[in-house]
Amino acid sequence: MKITVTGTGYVGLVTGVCLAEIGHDVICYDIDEPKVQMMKQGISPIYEPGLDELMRKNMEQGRLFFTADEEMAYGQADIIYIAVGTPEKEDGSADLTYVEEAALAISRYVRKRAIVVIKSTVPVGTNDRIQRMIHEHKAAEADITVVSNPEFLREGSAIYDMFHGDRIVIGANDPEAATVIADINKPFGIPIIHTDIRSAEMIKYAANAFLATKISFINEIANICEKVGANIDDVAYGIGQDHRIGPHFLKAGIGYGGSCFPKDTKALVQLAGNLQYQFDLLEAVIHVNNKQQLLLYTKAKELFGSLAGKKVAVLGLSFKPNTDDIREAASLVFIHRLLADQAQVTVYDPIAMEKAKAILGDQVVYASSAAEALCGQEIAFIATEWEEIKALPFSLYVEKMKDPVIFDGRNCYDIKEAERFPLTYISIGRRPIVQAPSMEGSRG
Ligand SMILES: NC(=O)c1ccc[n+]([C@@H]2O[C@H](COP(=O)([O-])OP(=O)(O)OC[C@H]3O[C@@H](n4cnc5c(N)ncnc54)[C@H](O)[C@@H]3O)[C@@H](O)[C@H]2O)c1
Ligand SMILES: O=c1ccn([C@@H]2O[C@H](COP(=O)(O)OP(=O)(O)O[C@H]3O[C@H](CO)[C@@H](O)[C@H](O)[C@H]3O)[C@@H](O)[C@H]2O)c(=O)[nH]1
Repeated sequence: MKITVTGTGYVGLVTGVCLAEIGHDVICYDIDEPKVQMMKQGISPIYEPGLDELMRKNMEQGRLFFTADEEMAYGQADIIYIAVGTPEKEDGSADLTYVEEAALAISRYVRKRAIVVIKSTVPVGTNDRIQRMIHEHKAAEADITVVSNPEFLREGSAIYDMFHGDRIVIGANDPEAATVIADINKPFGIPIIHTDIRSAEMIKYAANAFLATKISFINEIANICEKVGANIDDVAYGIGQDHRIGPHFLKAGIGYGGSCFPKDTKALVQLAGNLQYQFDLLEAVIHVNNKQQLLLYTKAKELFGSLAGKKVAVLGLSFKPNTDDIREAASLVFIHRLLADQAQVTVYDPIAMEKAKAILGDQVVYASSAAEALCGQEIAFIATEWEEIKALPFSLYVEKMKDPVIFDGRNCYDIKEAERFPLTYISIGRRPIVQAPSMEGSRG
């Protein structure tokens, strides 16, 4: 089977590389020519642990190719995965322009039997619409079936997830096409769930909406913990031991970011709204998250009154550790507020600095290490729980900063340890430690 993967972003490139790794012949196609040139040289355009090595291995073994040529991508393909972006439109609904462009290009070049697998996250009904679109535009001799195969990988552990995912969902109205796609995936050794197309599309949105709900729920509980003097870490552990609740996705913090939860929750609210159904619960989840992303900033305003002229370090910029992705990162949300308040901001991230520069430009100072970022600062905000940031000792904050005040958005450190140092340490859902000399008396 000749497989083409269209779109070489976080999902497409990882899918292409992993399909090659389990033995398939794969061509990855992208309209972005410079990106294709990079990949042809064995360089991944995204940071994803293990991806570069696996990519180069499969290129060397002759199973993985890259092209920016549509005819080469689609002309001979038996299976075509669409993994292009489906970003958010202004009204919150999903922008399907790239999926439609890919479908039209496929219609132009395919001249035989082929299966188009939609991996991009698309609103319910899109697969059917793309199937109709292809049928209207395809060559007479082409026989093309569309299958839905939503992706559940997480950035930062994408390769691991491809080989250890909980399930593979295949939504098809054509049983023969469903069997072909199931056979392609068999070597991954992951349970396969067969559904109709619309249920597969809905599973993807429902899964992300549920996970986002868990996060907003635990963040609300954390905010109440602060008020009643309980500790969110203990509370999350205590409820997570109930197997009906489970221990995952109960980490309180400054909310969910990334390219998926924010856009997919809004798209589902919009999808329901278009059908005259108001998704009250998910609207609340989104509202809670918007507040939570600003929580550190709100706490800093409460403590200092004005932040004008304050020297602030931000540690961690990516929306989660082990990725260079800063799409919808909480860090950017509060950095924009800090800048509007005329704070002087210095940032550091182990991997995401280049991507941050493209957005923040010269409005902030870029440090080459966490220690450098902390030098001479009055306030430190922690936005991402990178291992490197979790490993920083409180002694470093004390050594580098002036009367350190740390706002930790990811509960990276032990509050008992914080008590041993002359600093103020404010985290999420836990009692504040207020010990920096300048803060004494300002907060109990
Ligand atoms: N990022 C994730 O963790 C993740 C996980 C599961 C599902 N998804 C979904 O998968 C889809 C892709 O997400 P992503 O994060 O990989 O996107 P991305 O923005 O990282 O990459 C998309 C790629 O598609 C290319 N592209 C756009 N139009 C094209 C066309 N007509 N032909 C060929 N290439 C084209 C772009 O140049 C880009 O390289 C989205 O629908 C997303 O919601 C993403
Ligand atoms: O307990 C938790 C878990 C996550 N997060 C935050 O939630 C966001 C998303 O994290 P995660 O889900 O690990 O990363 P993604 O790569 O965005 O993956 C999600 O979105 C993908 C795109 O749809 C799906 O494929 C995955 O299954 C789904 O987990 C990040 O900002 C995390 O900091 C928390 O605040 N608390």
